[in-house]
Amino acid sequence: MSQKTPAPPPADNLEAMLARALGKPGATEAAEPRPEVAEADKRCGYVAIVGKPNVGKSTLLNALVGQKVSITSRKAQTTRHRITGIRTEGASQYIFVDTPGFQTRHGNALNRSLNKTVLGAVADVDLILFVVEAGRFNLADAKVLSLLPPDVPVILLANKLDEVHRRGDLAPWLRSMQERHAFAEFVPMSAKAAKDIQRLFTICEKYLPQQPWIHDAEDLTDRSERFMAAEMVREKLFRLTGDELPYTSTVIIDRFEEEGQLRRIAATIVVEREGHKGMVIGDKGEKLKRIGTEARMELEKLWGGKVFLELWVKVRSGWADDEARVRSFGYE
Ligand SMILES: Nc1nc2c(ncn2[C@@H]2O[C@H](COP(=O)(O)OP(=O)(O)OP(=O)(O)O)[C@@H](O)[C@H]2O)c(=O)[nH]1
Repeated sequence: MSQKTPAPPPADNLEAMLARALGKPGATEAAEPRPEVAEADKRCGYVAIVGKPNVGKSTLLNALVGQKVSITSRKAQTTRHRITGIRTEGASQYIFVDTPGFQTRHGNALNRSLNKTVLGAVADVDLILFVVEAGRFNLADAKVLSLLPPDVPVILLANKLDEVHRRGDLAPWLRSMQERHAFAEFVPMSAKAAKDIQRLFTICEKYLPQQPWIHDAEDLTDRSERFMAAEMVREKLFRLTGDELPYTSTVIIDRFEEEGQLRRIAATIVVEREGHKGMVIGDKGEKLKRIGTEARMELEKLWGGKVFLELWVKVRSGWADDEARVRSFGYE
């Protein structure tokens, strides 16, 4: 009996598949034309990503959007602004809202402003991804969970599954989580695994309302290039200074000019103490130079054009405790 073999995929699809398998950057977008979607089939909605610091929210957002729109680092509390990433997959447009890590330890003005952002971000979304580390749940997680609105579906996203070595412990842990909140679903996964990210899209899709897309299908973020530049410098700053530099250091863009394909940027790294200035500048200015070079290279990759980046370091003593200054730096 002869079995019907499926028709081979058209050459251009095959090429796209190969490119993806080989991990060629940008190959997916270039090789795969976006299929037409009927207006009536479209879905679009807001998805908030919440969780205590360091559980992997930024990593998750970047993986979901498919490009770096949020910064990540080993240091807790690196995400200060509410960042939206956008991804259009098939008939559905996901608008992701990243939130700052919930800070329970310090109560200064900066943290009060951050906590307000967490609350604002989840009030009117269609779905909440509550991120925790698989197998773990402590007071800081409970605090974030207690702030979630009761009328929005919440998926418990148990991240960093790759770090759980005793998988047998996971079932009782999930059962204990069931008692903490009426979660819509439980998704143990790793934000670093591409197939888990794809599965997550499928899981989230049904929670998006059927309605036209709000953004263009190709849009990845609604953040300005100016903002992306500041975030990129911040990421390099925290990556390269390790745990020495307090998270209260920040980056301000003083100038952003476009001349054809070239972007000229001047930015100031604001630190709290004179001593921190030395950490950022490093021996013979070597650290600051590296921060600048690495940020510039990533920005050039992101925008596909040359970047000229000038960095300064200033001391602004005690700014994290000053309500008015926090506002003037744009953290309201
Ligand atoms: N092993 C493993 N590490 C992960 C995974 N997801 C994230 N990480 C790591 O966890 C650390 C924190 O990740 P972030 O994405 O910066 O965490 P965040 O929740 O955004 O942190 P804040 O900005 O402080 O709120 C980084 O070192 C990531 O590389 C994962 O699935 N597996």
